[in-house]
Amino acid sequence: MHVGVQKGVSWGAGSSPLVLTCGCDRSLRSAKKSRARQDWPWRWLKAALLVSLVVAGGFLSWRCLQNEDGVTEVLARHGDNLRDTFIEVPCSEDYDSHKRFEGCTPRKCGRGVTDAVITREEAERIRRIAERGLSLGGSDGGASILDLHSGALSLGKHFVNLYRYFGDKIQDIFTEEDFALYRDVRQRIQQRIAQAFGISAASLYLTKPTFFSRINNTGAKTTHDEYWHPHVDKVTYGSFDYTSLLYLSDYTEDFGGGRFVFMDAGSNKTIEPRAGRVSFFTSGSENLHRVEKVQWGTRYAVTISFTCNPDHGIGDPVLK
Ligand SMILES: O=C(O)CCC(=O)C(=O)O
Ligand SMILES: [Fe+2]
Repeated sequence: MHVGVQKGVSWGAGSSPLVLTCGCDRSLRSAKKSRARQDWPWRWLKAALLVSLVVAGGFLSWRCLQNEDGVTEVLARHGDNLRDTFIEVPCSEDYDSHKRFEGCTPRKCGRGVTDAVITREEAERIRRIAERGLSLGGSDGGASILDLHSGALSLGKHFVNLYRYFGDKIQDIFTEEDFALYRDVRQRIQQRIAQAFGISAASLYLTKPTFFSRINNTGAKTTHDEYWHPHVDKVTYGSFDYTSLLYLSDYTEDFGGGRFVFMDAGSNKTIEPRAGRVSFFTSGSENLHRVEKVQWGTRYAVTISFTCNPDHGIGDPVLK
């Protein structure tokens, strides 16, 4: 009895009262059984929890392996109206292999997004210029460009020179007002970039290419249509030190897919295009990026970039 009581007590607060009143072995066995009966829901719950954890862990690892993107963070949502979002990132060494222009060549690197520099109305006017120009040509694949400076226009599987192709007729397509609007927008973006990076706007020069892009979900026909590859603008375009993109249409309203993605080690940061939104960043490999494939609709944007090297500068596009 005594032993039984002690054994019973040693099982703790949940011990059966039966055990406390009986010291024989049979009572002990029955008490153990009773105890086991009481415990089984908890054991099952623990087992189920363990299995769920293993399954969830396995699923997450599988997702990470499957999805090279890993974690994704949204820097700018389509519905946001952002004033001055700026994130500093350490500069890559890319700038060391080029001639340095102190007070301009990036020492502070990063990325910014603003919806406060260009209005949605201005973006709409610029989109109409892009639509007009691009309607004269167009790639057979999903990505068409119109370079305002050189006049290069996608046509089928190649490019034509819009200014040469249309000669004087170009005056019926574009107006002085269109070019004045481009110049005004370019100036304001240039000032915003200079302010964000703590440099003088006068040390920046517009550089080529500066182009409208129109993307839809038609399959690529040539490598020129493959806009989705990860790249570094300084490598792709050489002269770029500061890249800016002005979006002319709205993610989820005008098109699906087509988000801009900064590809950082271990995580991605996306920018959802919105008409009038300016995204700007230093052009080195600290800002490796890509554009998601457009799933539906048409995405319009204009690339306006700057160099610190006056030799690589160009004048604003003019009506030829
Ligand atoms: O259109 C975009 O969002 C980005 C395009 C781009 O990365 C480029 O033109 O280099
Ligand atoms: Fe790019």
